[in-house]
Amino acid sequence: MERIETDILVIGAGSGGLSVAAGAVQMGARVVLLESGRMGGDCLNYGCVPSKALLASAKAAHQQAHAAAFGVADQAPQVDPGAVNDHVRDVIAGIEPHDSQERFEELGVRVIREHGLFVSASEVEAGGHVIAARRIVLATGSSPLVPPIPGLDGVPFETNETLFDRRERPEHLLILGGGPIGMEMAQAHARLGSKVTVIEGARALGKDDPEAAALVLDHLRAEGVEIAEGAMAAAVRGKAGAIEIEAEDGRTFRGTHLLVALGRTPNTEGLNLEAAGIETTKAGIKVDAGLRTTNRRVYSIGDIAGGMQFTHAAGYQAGVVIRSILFGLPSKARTAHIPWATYTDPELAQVGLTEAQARDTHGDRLEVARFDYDGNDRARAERRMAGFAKVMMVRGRPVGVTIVGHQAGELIGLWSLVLANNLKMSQVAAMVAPYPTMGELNKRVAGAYFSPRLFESPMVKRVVGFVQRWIP
Ligand SMILES: Cc1cc2nc3c(=O)[nH]c(=O)nc-3n(C[C@H](O)[C@H](O)[C@H](O)COP(=O)(O)OP(=O)(O)OC[C@H]3O[C@@H](n4cnc5c(N)ncnc54)[C@H](O)[C@@H]3O)c2cc1C
Ligand SMILES: NC(=O)c1ccc[n+]([C@@H]2O[C@H](COP(=O)([O-])OP(=O)(O)OC[C@H]3O[C@@H](n4cnc5c(N)ncnc54)[C@H](O)[C@@H]3O)[C@@H](O)[C@H]2O)c1
Repeated sequence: MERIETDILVIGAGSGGLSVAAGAVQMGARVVLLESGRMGGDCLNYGCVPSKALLASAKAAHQQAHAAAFGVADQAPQVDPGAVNDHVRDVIAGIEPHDSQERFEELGVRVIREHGLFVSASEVEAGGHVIAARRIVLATGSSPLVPPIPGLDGVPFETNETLFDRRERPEHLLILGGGPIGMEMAQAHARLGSKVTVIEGARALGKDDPEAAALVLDHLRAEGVEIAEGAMAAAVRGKAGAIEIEAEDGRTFRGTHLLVALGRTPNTEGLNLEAAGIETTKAGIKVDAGLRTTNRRVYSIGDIAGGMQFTHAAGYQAGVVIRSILFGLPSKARTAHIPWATYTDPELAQVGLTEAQARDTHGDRLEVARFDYDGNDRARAERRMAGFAKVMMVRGRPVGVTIVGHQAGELIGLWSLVLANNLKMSQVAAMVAPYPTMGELNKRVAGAYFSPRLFESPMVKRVVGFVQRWIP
């Protein structure tokens, strides 16, 4: 057994762990990194990257079939599922070197490709090594949740860990769960030629603003995706090629293939957390505001920490723990400025409070400014007029923003800046966006807030009248 002493041990080389390892080693700390699976974790191998690559193929097919409005003849796309998979693999391969063992070793990180488990409060065993670390960062991520629905274990099904290896088109894909994974994959598969049925127990895209979610669902339905809401799966039957799902209310759905997208479960198993006095909750590792676990030497970030489960959230949390570990500075993880986006077409993006949450929190003090996509000239040129941006404000300061429509995920970034720095709407109004861009929407929604104050104010009219009488 080799004994290694280090400043920081990172367990898990995914979005969170890699960010900590790269940041800490480049600032002079000794870092050991453990990874039992593929470098890059879920996002690169089974999550964000392959799903967005697949959506890009789907978009290419859709555009080919819907070009007539631009004066270019529609063409039925000839989709080659094997070539689509080659594209997905090629996109992953292009990003892989950035997350690779070689790159991290060049940076000075000791990378050990083994499963880690705690043997004491400050020691972890991995393969033939015992690593004693002053600080440990637990970033082991999450796995697909497969609930014990009767019959599910008797039929073949895909999860995000197997879906992106497929090289054939499923004829009729049933998707259990209408969250972001379910809806992104529903549209991708439908546009690539599969029939798709989403079976959702509550409301599809239920974590988002209902009006914005409805706009996305309307588009997906118009493209042929069947979305059954309020359909809690109670039983699964059948065999490969003929799968049947029965909902609690008796509705049944039949298809040839099944994707389970029912949420995530934290990777807490097999870590021997008890040996280190690390407590868990249902959502994952129990952490305080500074992302410290119940063992003060150990921090936890990313999906396993049970908060917002996004790559950029894990990256942000990495910065918080680096500050605390390397500089001993008090550091708290905030969530109000962390956006999320669902990359359906149209996209759906949120930062801070939704309108309903803002009303609950702020009551009558809440003001909502809204601007619709059809007032944006670029959206008109691109024929992408469906959508809106709405900004929830309290005393002129945004507390939440919802954007649904073309490029909503790009447009939300500005509002993270606004919320991170507690900026006022007047500061957004001061920005000048190039014409004609989708980015003008962000300025126009600020304009929608100020226009009534300027154009409908008797006081402003009186002042202007007065000045006009007196200036030569
Ligand atoms: C289909 C899908 C699409 C997604 N799309 C997006 C998106 O568009 N945008 C976005 O922001 N987020 C997206 N996400 C979420 C994103 O992938 C996760 O939030 C992110 O990967 C979490 O990073 P992490 O570091 O916590 O975990 P991971 O990236 O999963 O990394 C954890 C790593 O730890 C390793 N590990 C586990 N246990 C041990 C152990 N005991 N010892 C050693 N190693 C261990 C695992 O092998 C894994 O590599 C998506 C997720 C899915 C499933
Ligand atoms: N664009 C992105 O950023 C992106 C994309 C994909 C995934 N992700 C991350 O991955 C996480 C997991 O995504 P997800 O879509 O698997 O989970 P989710 O928890 O968001 O959605 C799961 C859905 O399944 C439904 N459900 C639960 N049990 C059911 C049953 N028995 N029958 C029918 N429906 C049932 C729930 O009501 C819920 O709507 C997300 O929360 C997000 O953090 C992010």
